Amino acid sequence: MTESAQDQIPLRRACHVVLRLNTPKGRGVFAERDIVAGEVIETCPVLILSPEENKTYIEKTELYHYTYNWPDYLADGTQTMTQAIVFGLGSMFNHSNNQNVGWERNVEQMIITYRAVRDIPRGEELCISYGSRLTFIDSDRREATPEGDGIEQLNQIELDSN
Ligand SMILES: C[S@@+](CC[C@H](N)C(=O)[O-])C[C@H]1O[C@@H](n2cnc3c(N)ncnc32)[C@H](O)[C@@H]1O
Repeated sequence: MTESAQDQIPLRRACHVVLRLNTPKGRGVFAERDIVAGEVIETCPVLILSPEENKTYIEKTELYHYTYNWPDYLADGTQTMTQAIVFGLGSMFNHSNNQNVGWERNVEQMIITYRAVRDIPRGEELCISYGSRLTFIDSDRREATPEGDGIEQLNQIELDSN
């Protein structure tokens, strides 16, 4: 079987990142060397869930806190949102209001690409922004963050262009 270029997605991963255990945010991804703005941190395939399976199963599990919003289309073409599970490091990025990593969906290819949005010095944690309504206490903040409405906020990153 011959594959067209469209059927092959180059997967990229920055080698010099580490997963640290037992940080105040649980596990987290850290730079082991300086990373320059624009560098791809990781390309992650996603598994798209139907709204029904999300509601019936995933929302009742710990996995719910790892899903991203993903565009979905009704029979009449109206765009709505469902959830997707992101494989790889994409599920390990913690939240920061001062995020140094941005992400971009490719809906057709069912991947998310994560890039450094600024120069990141060695030793810094790589974080995305989950948005403003968090379902946990942000350990970066001194005072407690008001709890959200139960909807995970990974989708609300301002840098998301899709
Ligand atoms: C997508 S997971 C990130 C990886 C996670 N730390 C782990 O160990 O599996 C999201 C969860 O990480 C934790 N988390 C992420 N950002 C955080 C933050 N700023 N402060 C405290 N906990 C955070 C919360 O428990 C959240 O539900």
